[in-house]
Amino acid sequence: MMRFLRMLIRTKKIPDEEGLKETSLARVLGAFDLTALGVGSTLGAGIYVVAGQVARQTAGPSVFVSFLVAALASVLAGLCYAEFAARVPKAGSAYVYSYVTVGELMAFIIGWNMILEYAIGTASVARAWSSYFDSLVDNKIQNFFKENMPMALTGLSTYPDFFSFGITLLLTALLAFGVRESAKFNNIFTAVNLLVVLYVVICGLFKVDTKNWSLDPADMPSGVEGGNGGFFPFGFSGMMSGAATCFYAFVGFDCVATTGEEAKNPQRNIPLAIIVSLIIISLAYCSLSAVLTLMCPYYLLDPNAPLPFVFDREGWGVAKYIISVGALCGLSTSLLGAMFPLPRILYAMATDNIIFKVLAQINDRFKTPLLATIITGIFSGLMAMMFNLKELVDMMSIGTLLAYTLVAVCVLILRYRTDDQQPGHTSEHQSSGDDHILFSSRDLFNSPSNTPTKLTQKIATSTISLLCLSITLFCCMIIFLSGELMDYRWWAILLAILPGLSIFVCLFIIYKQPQSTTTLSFKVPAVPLVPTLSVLINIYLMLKLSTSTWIRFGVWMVLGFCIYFGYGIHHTDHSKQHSDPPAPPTPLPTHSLDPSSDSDDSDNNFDICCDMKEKSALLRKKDKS
Ligand SMILES: NC(=[NH2+])NCCC[C@H](N)C(=O)O
Repeated sequence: MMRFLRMLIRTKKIPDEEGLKETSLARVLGAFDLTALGVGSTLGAGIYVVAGQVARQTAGPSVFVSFLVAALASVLAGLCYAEFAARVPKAGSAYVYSYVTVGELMAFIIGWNMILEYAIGTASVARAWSSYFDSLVDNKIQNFFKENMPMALTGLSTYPDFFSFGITLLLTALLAFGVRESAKFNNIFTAVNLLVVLYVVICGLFKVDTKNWSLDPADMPSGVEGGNGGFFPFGFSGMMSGAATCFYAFVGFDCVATTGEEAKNPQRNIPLAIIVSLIIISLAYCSLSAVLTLMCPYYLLDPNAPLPFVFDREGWGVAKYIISVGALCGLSTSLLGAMFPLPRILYAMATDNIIFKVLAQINDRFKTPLLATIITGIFSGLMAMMFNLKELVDMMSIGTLLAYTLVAVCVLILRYRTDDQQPGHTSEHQSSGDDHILFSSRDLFNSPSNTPTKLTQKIATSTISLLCLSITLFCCMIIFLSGELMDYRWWAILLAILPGLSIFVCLFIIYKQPQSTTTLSFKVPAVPLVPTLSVLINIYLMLKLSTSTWIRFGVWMVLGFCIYFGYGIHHTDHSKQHSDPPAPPTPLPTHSLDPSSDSDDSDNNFDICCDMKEKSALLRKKDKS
């Protein structure tokens, strides 16, 4: 049993400080490129489709607040991601960082949910691309399929969207054939996207009507969703459910954290780019959602293409085409921001043998993980074809929220770990202090040392586990007992108070433990409060998602654990000390559609796929030595 448990927490070795700086990739991405990467991979369906859908169906005008809540969750997650990236500035992702720092099972869960994030992210944006394009041709595509191939299965789309399936396969082919990537392409499309968002907000301000934020129920048509009117027509609960869906709109900035081997001065530029891009994204979403719901009553919005609709309604036909250019640019960079990391995450996990090794095969001719690319492309395409956008959005949000929660937990664990167990630690110095398992209540609040010892590490790790359990119970109480709490049922209030008190006690115990003195280019401020708030808001948002989303997520996790406990745990070989984690080539947000583009232009072009082959060769050589 102990051997089994040790297998779950075994970590991957990383090089010493010098090794962390080695890379076969070109460090050419500055803070501006990284920020454009974060914005380009994030501003897409959230702007052009999700904002209108959430306003129409879930939150009404309070979608503005839903985006603020989602922005808070994303900023907290972004800060934790930035510290994670600063700890292991190698190309990779939260999967690599957690494998190096916390252990194999946590790494598998994070990696498995990142596969879900990128696969469903691809499917959702492809679906949004399809429905947006269809809205420009008067929905002829969906009307044809609804008429000739209707689908009436619960939880599935009302028609098979072959157009989104085709878009996904087309981009999969480009990806499989080793399309090269250029930062220029992304920067141009992102600039166009941001200019269109600015155009919508500024022009829209001339057409706002504040009455749309305080609608009188008597003036609303009968039977309309959220008939209570006002700013919260679906109530506080509806606004928070909207926040869980709006969280999807902020997903994408995390790809900045995977550029550890291509960023100039990564330990400064990556955290900076994550924070700046999140500020830009939050301003875009909040201002656009405010203008959208002020220009038009929420119940009239077109859920598939809300922005052209509201300008058409004002008689501004030309705006429809300007917005469409921005939409197709934004959806394209977002789609590619989701597609490029997908085979690379699979490649990284397969190289570690944590999933089937065959997925790590690099095609000699195209120098890409061809099989992984094709499998993930077909899976994403089928998801785009069979599910409607709302289902896909919620499915991606739940997986990403869990991944971000685990990142925040990893940051907490590492902050209170002894210095000799920090990633990249090379000195022979062993931490002092007893490593006896049991500790007294006095130990909890009075640590004699001002640096972590094995005892304080054990106290912190145990308390962090109890903290996560308390947060989960507290969120369940306030969400599922909210009716009884409003009626002031004493037993409900007591049940909600106990976990809440436990959270504060755990926080205080963790706060009293000494923190690691390892220097990092970026550290999350106000630890343990900030990571704890990130865990709290992420778990709350997860629990606000629908039952059907949880069922689908449960099926996904069961499949994942079958693969890990049936294959991965028996095949990950840790006898060999990896001198360099087989980090997957960093997924740049952009790609020139011209595969013949000059890969020698080291300023902006990379043939990332070639680096996989070089990296594999490098690893084999290092293993031999
Ligand atoms: N990296 C990803 N999974 N990208 C897809 C997320 C969707 C993106 N936030 C958008 O609004 O279009």
